[in-house]
Amino acid sequence: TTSPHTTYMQKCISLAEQSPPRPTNFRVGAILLSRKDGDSTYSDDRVLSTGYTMELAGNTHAEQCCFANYASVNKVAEEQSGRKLIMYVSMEPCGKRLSGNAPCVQRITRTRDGGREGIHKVYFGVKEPTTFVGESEGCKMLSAAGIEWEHVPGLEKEILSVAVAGHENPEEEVKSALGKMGTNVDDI
Ligand SMILES: Nc1nc(=O)c(N)c(NC[C@H](O)[C@H](O)[C@H](O)COP(=O)(O)O)[nH]1
Ligand SMILES: [Zn+2]
Repeated sequence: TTSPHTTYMQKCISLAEQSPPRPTNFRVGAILLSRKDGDSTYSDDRVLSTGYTMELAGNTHAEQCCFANYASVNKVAEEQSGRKLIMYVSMEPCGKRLSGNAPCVQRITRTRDGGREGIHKVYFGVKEPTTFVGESEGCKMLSAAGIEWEHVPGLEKEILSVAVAGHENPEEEVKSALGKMGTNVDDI
């Protein structure tokens, strides 16, 4: 049986496949859910919203759309007591965007504004490749903000292939990104 994390990551890939291929970003999918404390089988998970790159108008990221889709139905991503807000995203949240728009790590940490608990943990399937911003800082920035994160292994090739579909040399880019991860996969 595949782990629940892998199942959510596969759903993120399906979301990412709906994103219009562009040479200027990655196609990514994200899921926001509420998880009951201590529910080890995650059987009581409640999916609050989903999002994918460019789903909403403008140069939008998957995580950004996830929050916007949730906020359009609810005030803020509020967690009920005894539950935690969790985000699954196929790629490490961005710490920097070439466009200069607010990076998703900032959007994730801002869910804690006003003393709210906000996002408790982020699961992602692959480290951001160096294509646009060089060595990614997303994980470090999440840790610095006290937000837990975890790499869900096993779907890197699928995630990267979808992510770079609109790029110049997608196969090359996937190969080189996998190669880089191969060397330091344990300290992703
Ligand atoms: N986690 C994540 N979710 C996304 O939906 C997405 N598109 C990226 N992509 C990261 C990449 O670093 C930026 O796409 C480039 O830096 C260009 O920046 P813009 O997207 O134009 O703001 N990363
Ligand atoms: Zn982003």
